[in-house]
Amino acid sequence: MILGDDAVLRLEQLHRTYGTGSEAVRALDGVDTVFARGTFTAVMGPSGSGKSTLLQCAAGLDRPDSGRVVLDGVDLGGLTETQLTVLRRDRLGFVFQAFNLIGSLTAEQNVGLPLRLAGRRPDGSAVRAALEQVGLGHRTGHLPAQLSGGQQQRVAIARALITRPKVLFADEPTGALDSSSSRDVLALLRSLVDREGQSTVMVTHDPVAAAHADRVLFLADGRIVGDLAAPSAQQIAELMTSLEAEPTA
Ligand SMILES: Nc1ncnc2c1ncn2[C@@H]1O[C@H](COP(=O)(O)OP(=O)(O)OP(=O)(O)O)[C@@H](O)[C@H]1O
Repeated sequence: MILGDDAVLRLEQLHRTYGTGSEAVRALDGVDTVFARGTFTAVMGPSGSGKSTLLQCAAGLDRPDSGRVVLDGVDLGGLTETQLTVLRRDRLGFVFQAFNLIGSLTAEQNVGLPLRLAGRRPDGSAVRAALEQVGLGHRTGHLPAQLSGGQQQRVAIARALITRPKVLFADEPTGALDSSSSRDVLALLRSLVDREGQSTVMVTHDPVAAAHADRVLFLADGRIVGDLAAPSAQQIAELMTSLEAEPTA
C-alpha cells in the first residue's frame, strides 16, 4: 500500500458509463488503484476494456460518474472546469499516438508553446535543454515535416515535459512508429523515469512497450484484472492472450 506523498495519483472506485438503458456501456466498473511517484506504469487490455476512459478520467479530461481521482493531493472532483484546465496545463503532460505538433512551428517553438499558452515567455535555454534531454539539441530549428516520426514524437515529449508535469500521460505513444523509432521513444520514457523521477502512465497495446514499465495494469470490461511488477514481454503477451480469449463477464 502506498501512503502519503509516495502516491502521485489515486483512483478510488471509479465508475464511468456511456449511454443509458439498453445502450449503456460500463467503460469503468470500480477501478481502484494507486500510482507511486517516480514510477512508470503501463495500462493494457483488450479493445474496449476501458484504457482510454481510465486515462481520460485520471488526467481530468473526463469526469467519472462516481469515485475519486486524487492527483498530487488534489481531488479533481472538487475543481471547476476552469480549474481543471489550469491543472492540466500546469501539472500534467500529454503525449499522443499522432504527435499533434503544429506544422508551421519549429521544434523549439512547439516545445515553448505550453508556456506561451500559460502566458509565460518561454525561456530559450529551458526549451533547448528540454530538446537536448530528448536527444534533439541539434534539431531546434526544424519543422515537424523535416523530422522523422520518432524525432517528432521526441519533440512532443519535450513539449509535454517543459512545464515539469507531475504526471506524464502517454496514449499509444509508439502506435504510429516503426520498431526502431519505438525503441528510441520507449528508452527515452524509461530514462526520464530513471534519471528525472518522471511519474509516467502509458496506455499501449504492445507487450514489448509495456515491458519497459515498472508495473503493468490489465483491464477487462472496465475492471482491473491483473497487476504485475516489471513483467517480461512474454508474460504480458500470455496474459493478454488469455484475456482476449476469455472475456470476463
Ligand atoms: N464517448 C463514448 N460514447 C459511448 N461509448 C463510449 C465512448 N467512449 C468509449 N465508449 C465505450 O466504452 C468502452 C471503453 O472504451 P475505451 O475507449 O475506454 O476502451 P479502450 O480499452 O481504450 O479501447 P481501444 O483499445 O480500442 O482504444 C467501449 O465499449 C467503448 O465503445
